[in-house]
Amino acid sequence: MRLIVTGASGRMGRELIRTVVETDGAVLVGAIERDGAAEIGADAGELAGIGHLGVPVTDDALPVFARADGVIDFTVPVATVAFAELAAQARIAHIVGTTGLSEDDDAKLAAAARHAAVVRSGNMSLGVNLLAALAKKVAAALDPDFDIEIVEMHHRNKVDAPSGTALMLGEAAAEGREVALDQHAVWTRHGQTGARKRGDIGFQALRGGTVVGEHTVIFAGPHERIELSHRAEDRGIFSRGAIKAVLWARGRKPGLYSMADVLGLSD
Ligand SMILES: NC(=O)C1=CN([C@@H]2O[C@H](COP(=O)(O)OP(=O)(O)OC[C@H]3O[C@@H](n4cnc5c(N)ncnc54)[C@H](OP(=O)(O)O)[C@@H]3O)[C@@H](O)[C@H]2O)C=CC1
Ligand SMILES: O=C(O)C1=N[C@H](C(=O)O)C[C@H](O)C1
Repeated sequence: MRLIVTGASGRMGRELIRTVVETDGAVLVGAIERDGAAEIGADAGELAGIGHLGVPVTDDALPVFARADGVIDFTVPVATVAFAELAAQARIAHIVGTTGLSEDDDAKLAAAARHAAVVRSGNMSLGVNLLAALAKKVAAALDPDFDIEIVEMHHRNKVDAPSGTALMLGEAAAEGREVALDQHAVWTRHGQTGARKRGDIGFQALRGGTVVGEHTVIFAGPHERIELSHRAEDRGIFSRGAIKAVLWARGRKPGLYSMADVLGLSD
């Protein structure tokens, strides 16, 4: 499968280049960076620390999309929306790892998914997708006497909060409780907040150092507490999930899919 990696010089971009090259049946045909990035013209393999691949990093996406079967995209929301349009025009699979998309961006992604298979997840790892399935089950089993709090920690360079994963876990818990997350989410607390409301789903985002990604869903009940946690130790868990997704999406009918669909964890 002929693949493009966008955001080629980013933390995930470099990881993805390495993973594509080591995957049987996948070949890197394009590496895209933003207009004017310092890495334009550099060799993608050298950028990823695996030696020369003969794939220069480019900011000219159109010709690259024309010769690919899939694009793996971990960039920024504005770029992801633009790549979604290109992938839809080229009718190629689009794997979206980018987080921090607005409702308007989500609508544009859904529109693109009418023409191509789009797999989108705030976290492409097997572990977190299992964690989400467990959080949904536990939330369904417990009544709202158990307060749900979601705590995440990431490296100091992360630009969005709460993380896409925390949102995904919040959605899973809300689904388990059969409520809408936006009606129960508490995004931050400061000052005289008043007592916690029954049924709130709270979020806390910590930032610091080089933490790859840590998430805990806490169910705090009367005199007992359940905690479900995942700790990412290496970005390879995300890139291997993304490759699994793009191979799965090849030839699939247009639509917006999740990692749970790819991993067979959907209800
Ligand atoms: N779903 C998942 O499993 C995971 C998701 N993520 C998400 O992936 C995204 C990227 O994370 P990370 O790699 O750490 O971030 P980085 O900032 O390291 O990488 C993003 C890259 O995208 C580039 N970029 C920006 N605009 C464009 C554009 N228009 N065209 C092409 N490239 C562009 C950036 O370039 P420049 O810096 O020059 O602007 C940068 O190189 C984040 O949203 C993060 O939350 C991360 C890990 C796992
Ligand atoms: O920005 C990151 O680094 C990560 N982003 C994703 C998120 O927002 O949840 C996934 C992972 O936790 C790393």
